[in-house]
Amino acid sequence: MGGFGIDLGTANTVVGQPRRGIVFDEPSVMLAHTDEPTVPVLVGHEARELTGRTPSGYIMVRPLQDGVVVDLESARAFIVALLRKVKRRALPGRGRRAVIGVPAGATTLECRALLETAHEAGLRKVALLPEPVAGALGAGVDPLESRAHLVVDVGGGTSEITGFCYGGILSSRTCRVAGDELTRALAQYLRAEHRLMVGDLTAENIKATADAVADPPLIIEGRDAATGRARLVTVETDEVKEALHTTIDEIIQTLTGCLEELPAQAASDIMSNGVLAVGGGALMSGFTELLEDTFGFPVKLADRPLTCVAEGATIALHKPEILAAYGG
Ligand SMILES: Nc1ncnc2c1ncn2[C@@H]1O[C@H](COP(=O)(O)OP(=O)(O)OP(=O)(O)O)[C@@H](O)[C@H]1O
Repeated sequence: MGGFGIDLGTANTVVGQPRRGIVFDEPSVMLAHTDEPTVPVLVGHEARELTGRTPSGYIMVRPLQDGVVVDLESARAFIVALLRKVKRRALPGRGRRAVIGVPAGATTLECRALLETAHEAGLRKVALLPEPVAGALGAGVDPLESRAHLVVDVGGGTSEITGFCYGGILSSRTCRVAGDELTRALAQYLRAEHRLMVGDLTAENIKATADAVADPPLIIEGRDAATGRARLVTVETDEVKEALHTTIDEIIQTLTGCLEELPAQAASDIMSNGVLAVGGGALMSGFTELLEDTFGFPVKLADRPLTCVAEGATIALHKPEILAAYGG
């Protein structure tokens, strides 16, 4: 049986196939000539390598913003290019069915734009599934059971908190800050407090390294903001926390808003069973513990937070009852 489960994310795009697992997992970015921005020269990892060192005559194109298509032409070109890569790697001439994850808060227009883009890229019989539901399914949750579930999805561009049960959404809140904003906040902090300029890739590495190294200070290399000369600075992990706290507070407020909208019985399900955290931003060191301390319920990080949406979309290819319940 063929078909694709696709998570078209602001930061990363992941594609799964039944029985093959994940066949594409790369940044949602392409490099194009300035005068032909919808004709990709490089896609995914290869394009991202040139972030912060893009030669003149080229531009870096991100076809998605906040999890939705912002430019139909470049999104279509991106999907065509990724399908070509997937085909080379794994697809033995199978059908072109697809289930694509879409933010729970996407408007009808945004959903229509995504469907249109997918069709134009050559996919047939495309169904959309809310990303939090797909993520939960990929993490082993049955979204049709009557017990309520709450998913906290911290992606690259958006954080989305969604409660659902028995095939229906109970409440959903979105804020436009997530992993990429955490990266920006860190870069801004280094510039303001240490007069150090770092590129996007360096700031992102620091964010991920702060995970692994809990206590020792980090040695960060960048350029002096005044002289432009290379410089090393030492940054305590507490400073990383301080740099990120405004952004994390916004995610906490969004979660609070979503909890307040839940019906009483559903809220009590969440209080006793806890919430599921998905998305790369949820990998931030101490993030799930912070939510547990703030709200007092257990927070489980999905086993594969970066790929569970695509995994769930792939499972849904053969679960018509889930597609019918959550919007098809
Ligand atoms: N180990 C890590 N520690 C902290 N952040 C991480 C880690 N790994 C990935 N991230 C962050 O996760 C984010 C990308 O997550 P993900 O791939 O789930 O987003 P996306 O699905 O593309 O975005 P969106 O849901 O907004 O469309 C990036 O901001 C990245 O920096």
